Amino acid sequence: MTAAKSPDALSPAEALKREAAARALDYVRSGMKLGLGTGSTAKHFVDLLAQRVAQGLEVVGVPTSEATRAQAESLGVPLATLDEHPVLDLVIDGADEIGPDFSLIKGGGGALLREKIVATAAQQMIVIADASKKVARLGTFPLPIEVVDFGVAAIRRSIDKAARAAGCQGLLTLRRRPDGHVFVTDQGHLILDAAYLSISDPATLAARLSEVPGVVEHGLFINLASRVILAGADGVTVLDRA
Ligand SMILES: O=C(CO)[C@H](O)[C@H](O)COP(=O)(O)O
Repeated sequence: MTAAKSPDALSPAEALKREAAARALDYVRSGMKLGLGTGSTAKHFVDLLAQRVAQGLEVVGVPTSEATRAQAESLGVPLATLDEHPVLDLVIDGADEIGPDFSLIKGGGGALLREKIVATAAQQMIVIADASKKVARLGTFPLPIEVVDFGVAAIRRSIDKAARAAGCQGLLTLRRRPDGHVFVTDQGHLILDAAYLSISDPATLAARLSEVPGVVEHGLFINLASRVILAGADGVTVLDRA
């Protein structure tokens, strides 16, 4: 097991993520069943949570990815499956973009399907992020769309049509790993990253994409997050959805 980097050794960007993650611990109580998000910000949270667990905090975590499972396990955080605990008290997760009304783009790390299932099972979702993730309009970050690996060319065409009906147009890129191999999700699916640039009506786009056969899930999280913790140069801000 690798020792966690001391916060002093973190880059400024990582230090902000860690600050947001640390504030999220204020909302964790002993006895909670906790969804554990995926990504570099959620990783800080799991790291800090493990320190509290070592000091006696009693929680059970449900990870949203194999990566988070491996990290939490290695740090001694007690884990369970969503089948064992289908209702969670809280999920803490990162996001790629946070728009108005806390609509989110998620899935940059490829865990959007499990993340959305876990967020839907949780009574509350808290998003942790550095302040740069807050945007006036979603879409600069390419929207991850998880698809089955059958008929991808046809699925692409259907996605284009559905997106146009929601006022969006943009290139779909099949996600690859840094070594060039096609990226495969924990559930064995592919990801198309949609460069829509500007999503004027996230709820409509979400509904249209969900209707496309072959689309397993998309990274638009609507009405799921109720609190956002942002860390920026001016400190940490906690925002609650109206
Ligand atoms: O949705 C996610 C993974 O599927 C992440 O939460 C999102 O990509 C943000 O990651 P990071 O904290 O590394 O910026």
